[in-house]
Amino acid sequence: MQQAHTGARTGDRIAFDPLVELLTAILVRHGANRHVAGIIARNCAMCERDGCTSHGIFRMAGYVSSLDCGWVDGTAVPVIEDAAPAYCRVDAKNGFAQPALELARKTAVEKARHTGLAAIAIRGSHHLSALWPDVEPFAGDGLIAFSVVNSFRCTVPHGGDSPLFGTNPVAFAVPRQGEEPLVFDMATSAIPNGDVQIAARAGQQLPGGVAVDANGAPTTDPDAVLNGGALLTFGGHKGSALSMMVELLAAGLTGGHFSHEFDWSGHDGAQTPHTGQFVLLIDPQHAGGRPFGDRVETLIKDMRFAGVQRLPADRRYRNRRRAEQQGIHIGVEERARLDALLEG
Ligand SMILES: NC(=O)C1=CN([C@@H]2O[C@H](COP(=O)(O)OP(=O)(O)OC[C@H]3O[C@@H](n4cnc5c(N)ncnc54)[C@H](OP(=O)(O)O)[C@@H]3O)[C@@H](O)[C@H]2O)C=CC1
Ligand SMILES: O=C([O-])C1=[NH+]CCC1
Repeated sequence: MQQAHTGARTGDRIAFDPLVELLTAILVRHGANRHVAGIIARNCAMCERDGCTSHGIFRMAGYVSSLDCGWVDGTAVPVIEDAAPAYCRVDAKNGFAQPALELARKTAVEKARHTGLAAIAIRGSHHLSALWPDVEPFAGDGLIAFSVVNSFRCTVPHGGDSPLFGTNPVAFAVPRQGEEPLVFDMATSAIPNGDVQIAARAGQQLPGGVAVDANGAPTTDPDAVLNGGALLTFGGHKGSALSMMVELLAAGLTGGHFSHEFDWSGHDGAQTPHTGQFVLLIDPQHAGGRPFGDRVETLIKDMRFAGVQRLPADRRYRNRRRAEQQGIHIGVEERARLDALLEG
């Protein structure tokens, strides 16, 4: 990637590579090995660069806290099992999900090219980030990619009266002709838990209709959500059904924990959900009929004609281009928090 800034810090802006180095150093300082630290740091810097602030450097404290208390193993060596012609299982061994996915990447791409499909089922993993960094590179390699990950008990299933599901995002990426992949990535809760934490920190209220307090009454107070309250799913029963699907694929199928199954209450400092992740790859070269790439462009052209101005991921790509030219903005307080993590 071309970066305009090479110094560790230019005012309150930092170039991508020095940010990755800084985040890597923090994670190594807190017990991750260089390989794992490098993968998580890069992922985290990508989120910050693309303006996904709920899963960028804001999350470093959570990674560090989970490492410090031994909840997640920053030196775990994931193990891959070549289970079937189109199926890889990966045991993350209580480490982060991203190194486990990295381990399976080459095998899964080969399987998808050969058979048309490939599934990656990761269990025993911790995922604290956005999902688009996991799927976008596969689309960059010409594959359609779908992924789901479950998280921790904080969302009430539609029709229920207590939290059970995680915030459970779904991500989908499709290759484009001569353009960045078309990607969407969204929580199945009305808003992610990260947005609740950010609102609490900033002293802001939540939008109406997204959460309940500890008594099940609607609330816009982020502290009430974080202290015994819960989120709702987006779109009532529809988001709830998708969230259920995420639990079934990311945990039920992979062998990971459902969001309500792992108990971190007695584990002070644990902040990374210990669950599973599922990824499905499809090679459109096997589809036959009209070339898929042409069909993608036709649909996008028709959407534009229907008045659509913003496609999913447009905002991220715009932020990415800006960061490549100007560096990544880090506020003074955020920088101080990172420096404290590096020293502490
Ligand atoms: N690891 C975990 O367990 C969890 C992670 N998360 C992560 O949190 C992140 C944020 O989730 P969420 O708040 O639901 O995401 P948003 O609602 O902000 O965005 C969801 C998707 O819709 C796109 N989008 C947003 N607004 C528009 C619009 N007006 N027109 C067209 N497309 C639009 C976004 O593109 P763009 O990106 O360009 O804005 C994105 O692809 C995700 O990356 C998710 O993976 C969430 C829950 C749990
Ligand atoms: O924002 C969110 O909901 C989460 N991010 C990582 C785990 C849950």
